[in-house]
Amino acid sequence: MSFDTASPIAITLGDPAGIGPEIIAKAFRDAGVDLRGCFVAGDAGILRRAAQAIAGAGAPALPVALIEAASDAGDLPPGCIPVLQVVAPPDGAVAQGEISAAAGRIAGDCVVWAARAALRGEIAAIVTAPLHKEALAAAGFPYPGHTELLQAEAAAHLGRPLAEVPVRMMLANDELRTVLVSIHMSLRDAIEAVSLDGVLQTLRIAHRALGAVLGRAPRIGVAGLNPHAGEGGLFGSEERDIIAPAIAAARAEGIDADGPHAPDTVFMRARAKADGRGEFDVVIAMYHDQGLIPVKYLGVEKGVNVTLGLPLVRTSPDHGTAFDIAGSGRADASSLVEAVRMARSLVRGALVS
Ligand SMILES: NC(=O)C1=CN([C@@H]2O[C@H](COP(=O)(O)OP(=O)(O)OC[C@H]3O[C@@H](n4cnc5c(N)ncnc54)[C@H](O)[C@@H]3O)[C@@H](O)[C@H]2O)C=CC1
Ligand SMILES: NCC(=O)COP(=O)(O)O
Repeated sequence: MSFDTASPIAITLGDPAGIGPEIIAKAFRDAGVDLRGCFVAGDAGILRRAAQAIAGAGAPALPVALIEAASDAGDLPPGCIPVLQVVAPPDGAVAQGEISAAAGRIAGDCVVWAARAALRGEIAAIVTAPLHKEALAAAGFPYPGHTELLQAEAAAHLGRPLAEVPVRMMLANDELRTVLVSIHMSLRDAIEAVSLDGVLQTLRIAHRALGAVLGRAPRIGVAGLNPHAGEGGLFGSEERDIIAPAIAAARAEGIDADGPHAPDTVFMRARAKADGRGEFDVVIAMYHDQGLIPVKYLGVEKGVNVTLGLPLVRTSPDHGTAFDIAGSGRADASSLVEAVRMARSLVRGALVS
């Protein structure tokens, strides 16, 4: 595998109370070839603890190698965890499996550091280990998740209002992709957020981003909001009044959008079959759980979260902080490794807006 050592990839630490540091240590230990040229934007002490957790008490653990600059990441041989210390070391050990403002602060600060480094062009991409949204909020970050924080950093960097840097969440695995109209909000608010502009903007972002990846116009299936996509108006009017007009407007722009389709069947139609591709390259979901449940259900170890619309590449595993198993060394690092692979291929395909 070839990679550009002058363009390292930063893996942000995630919430130190969760499984983020452990899956990072495991990925460096078990997928060293995939991880070459990557480094951790985080804290060396937390990574040492994670490396010990996966090795087991008293067993030799993968060493942590402190680097002084992102550009040093490519010089290190496999068999260690390169860490750039981008936050002040915590005063004491961070308790695992607990929400805390201190842990949220560390997690958020690592992401801010990485976002700014990527926007300055010092790193090729960001792969974010999971953070806990309540901890992030407790630390005073005014963003519900990475996606919104990165959007704000990008807008500030570009000197533009947030509305001029629209972003969308995509979750993808080998069989299915979905892009969401809205992300982190209550279901009640998400229903209100289904607007003609919001659906059309989602279609444009998905068309542009996936077109760059696939090298052709993606076939986009659009889910309805209501059961059976409204069943001809019997179960709701959003399909007729909002979603269908947005699809028509997108088609007039040359976007291959189709729908609105019944939400309970559109994902199975889009899913790649054993003998070839599915009916759609991507499904536009009207809200977070409509899109994420089908993708996550195919396996937490396979999905990758990609933020579309940013002027930088950001990927992430599809799972969260898993406080219930943090510190046990049991967490599966596959989704993180997939996120690194996906970031690398997006860097090659220049999937940035
Ligand atoms: N990219 C990110 O930063 C993400 C953050 N989150 C946040 O994580 C926190 C916890 O979310 P939950 O809903 O509990 O979901 P979760 O994904 O953390 O955990 C759900 C279940 O899956 C298991 N699990 C998750 N990842 C695993 C792995 N790598 N290996 C083995 N088992 C694994 C957990 O043990 C748990 O039983 C929330 O604050 C949520 O917002 C959730 C998704 C993504
Ligand atoms: N369910 C995915 C999720 O909540 C991740 O959000 P983000 O931190 O990537 O914005």
